[in-house]
Amino acid sequence: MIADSPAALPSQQKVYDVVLKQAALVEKLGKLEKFPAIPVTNRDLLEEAYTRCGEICAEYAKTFYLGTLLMTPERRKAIWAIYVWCRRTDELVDGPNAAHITPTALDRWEQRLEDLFVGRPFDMLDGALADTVSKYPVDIQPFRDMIEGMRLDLVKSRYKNFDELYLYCYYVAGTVGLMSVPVMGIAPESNASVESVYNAGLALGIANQLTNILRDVGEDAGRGRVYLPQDELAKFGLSDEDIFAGKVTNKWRAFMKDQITRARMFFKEAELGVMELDKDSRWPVWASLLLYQQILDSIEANDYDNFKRRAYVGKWKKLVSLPSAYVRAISPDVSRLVPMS
Ligand SMILES: CC(C)=CCC/C(C)=C/CC/C(C)=C/CC/C(C)=C/[C@@H]1[C@@H](COP(=O)(O)OP(=O)(O)O)[C@]1(C)CC/C=C(\C)CC/C=C(\C)CCC=C(C)C
Ligand SMILES: Nc1ncnc2c1ncn2[C@@H]1O[C@H](COP(=O)(O)OP(=O)(O)OP(=O)(O)O)[C@@H](O)[C@H]1O
Ligand SMILES: [Mn+2]
Repeated sequence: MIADSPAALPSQQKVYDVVLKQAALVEKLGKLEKFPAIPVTNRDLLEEAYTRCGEICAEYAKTFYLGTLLMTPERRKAIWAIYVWCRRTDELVDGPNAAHITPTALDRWEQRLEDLFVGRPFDMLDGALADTVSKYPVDIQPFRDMIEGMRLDLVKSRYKNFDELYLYCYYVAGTVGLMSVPVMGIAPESNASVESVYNAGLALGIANQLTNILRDVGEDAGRGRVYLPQDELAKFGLSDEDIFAGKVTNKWRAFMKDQITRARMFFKEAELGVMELDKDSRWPVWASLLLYQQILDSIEANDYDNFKRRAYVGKWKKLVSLPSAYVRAISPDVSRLVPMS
């Protein structure tokens, strides 16, 4: 669905406003340095910080890490720094200390974010991100919005409808798309509008998060959380009780088919943007898209049992996806986004 069409959900319109702002900013700033974030004397420390970011990424998410190895060295470091900030933000509400996290702690985390964006990082990992945001036209808003998503997660464990869920997905994952596009870069020869490329990045984040939610239904229920839209469950004659009971029934299969179809629509929307990215960034993004999309296939292969079985993509399948992503990244005949009118 086109985000600014009259049929769009209120959340989609709200998020599209952020997309427009990001696009306008990139057009204005280009690749100009915003401020010298890190004094040159600290170069060694900075390199050490980036290396540490890479190690953390490798430790937490092998597949992401694999994707980053396909990037140019400079972009790889930037994505590692962004990854680590996102991971640390997520850990505040999902990690071992999550029970002690208060809104005040999130406010403090946000203050640290504001500081690093003006070149005053709190620690070395913040320092890596401070350097990254001084080199690429990355805006602070998606970072603030991700923290907002964590605030929401502290107080909300049910979603009335897709509109509510969409906003949550934007906060925790669509934002990652908006943070990544300025690092990946848009191809100089692209005719697509900047906002359409941001929109595709946003769609990839939403698609990943919807997939993540569908994969983790059982795990989330174990924590008392149901991310699935309540009105859609009801439409299929299902409720929270069915989720806590964890039985795969025909009603559940029909519901899941619908949910998977929607997640695939967001992946399709994202695909349109990949060819508009800088040519060196297409392979890692295609690889990432193909790998994550296969989780949906794996849920189907598990006969929709996402209560007790964790859908995953095996090592062999992951490796096979890399050449196929490469072929797509270099083939020019993939449908492209329409240029700005
Ligand atoms: C190339 C590439 C994939 C770059 C992005 C790398 C990056 C900065 C990742 C950060 C991920 C992160 C830690 C986010 C925090 C919030 C969160 C946990 C979101 C979910 C990720 C998966 O985490 P996990 O399964 O570990 O979650 P739990 O264990 O359940 O807590 C998400 C599903 C979101 C991931 C979203 C993306 C990777 C967005 C990708 C979009 C782009 C790279 C834009 C590409 C551009 C175009 C034009 C298509
Ligand atoms: N290529 C990718 N594209 C998008 N998201 C990804 C990708 N790879 C991993 N992720 C996200 O990062 C999360 C962290 O990865 P996770 O630790 O769960 O598994 P992994 O390390 O990628 O895989 P494995 O340990 O099975 O090799 C994944 O659950 C997924 O949400
Ligand atoms: Mn994980």
